[in-house]
Amino acid sequence: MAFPIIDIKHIDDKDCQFAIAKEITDASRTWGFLLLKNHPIPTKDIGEMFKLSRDFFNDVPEDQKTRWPINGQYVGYSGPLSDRKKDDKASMWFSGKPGCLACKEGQEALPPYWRDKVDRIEAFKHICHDLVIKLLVCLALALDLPDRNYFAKAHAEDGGNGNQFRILCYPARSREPSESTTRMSAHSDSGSVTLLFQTCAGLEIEAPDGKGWVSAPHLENNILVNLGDALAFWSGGQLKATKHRVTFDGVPHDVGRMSMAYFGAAVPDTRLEPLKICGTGEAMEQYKANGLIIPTGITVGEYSKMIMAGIYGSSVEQQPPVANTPT
Ligand SMILES: O=C(O)CCC(=O)C(=O)O
Ligand SMILES: [Fe+2]
Repeated sequence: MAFPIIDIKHIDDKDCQFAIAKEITDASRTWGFLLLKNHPIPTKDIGEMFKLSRDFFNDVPEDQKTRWPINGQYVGYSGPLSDRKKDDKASMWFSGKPGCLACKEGQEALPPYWRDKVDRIEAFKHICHDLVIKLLVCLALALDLPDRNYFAKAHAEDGGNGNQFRILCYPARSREPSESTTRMSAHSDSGSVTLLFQTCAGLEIEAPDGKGWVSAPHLENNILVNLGDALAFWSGGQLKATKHRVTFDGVPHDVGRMSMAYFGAAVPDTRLEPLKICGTGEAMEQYKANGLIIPTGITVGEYSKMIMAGIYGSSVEQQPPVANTPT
């Protein structure tokens, strides 16, 4: 089964939408991953975000990053070997609803480098959100839900602070890593739809038959998309949240890599119940993701908190939103 590469140039054209929706949904059922070709996010904007990201990770001294650690609103920095105490990568999180990075608390939670750049981040998050909505409409359409906007309506951009944007840097190392570390531990994403932008290949995903790992292809200017646990559970398991990881075999220790992820999630108070129309009912009672059983009725916000606590420890919740006084 070939890795799905889907051309969405005509996604807004009424005559083509259903065929595209079906391709996206078929790929979401089998692989849980797909590559989007001819998508609406300008190459220039992606390049600009990567440039800001590269300058931050390469040029800002580590102590000008670690003083603004990821907080309970999921804004801030997470340095090498912080995630699950074993992932050798650094990342910067920009979560929250539109406008929240420009407000006082948002500004104070960010390393100074980012404070005059929040408009660009907000603008990028916004175009990512638009694309996530288009994909959610396609999924509802091809799953034959009575309302094609059913998922989209639950993902209002300003409906809560669930949407997260994260930039990542896997640094090149001069020495062999220790056995106990990896680049990014195997996981599935917690939300609905993730858009992944990458400078090079290196992501490994669980094969559709569950037997082993395959390398996700990297095609210049294409976006890799994957689905999260919340949507997989909600769809009664029809859509798949596939595990993925980055290893030192895929990205050798002396090679650097950068990526960016936009995690589209439903409004945090959305209650997750498998849709009856999507079938499978009882099978979902033991739906397990990232080592946790997802109980019916849990909210998207509660589930996301559980996952973030698994990565960062519950102390992140206690981090005051204002981690530092501005310098
Ligand atoms: O770096 C990548 O390509 C993947 C990032 C990822 O899976 C995540 O941030 O959840
Ligand atoms: Fe992920």
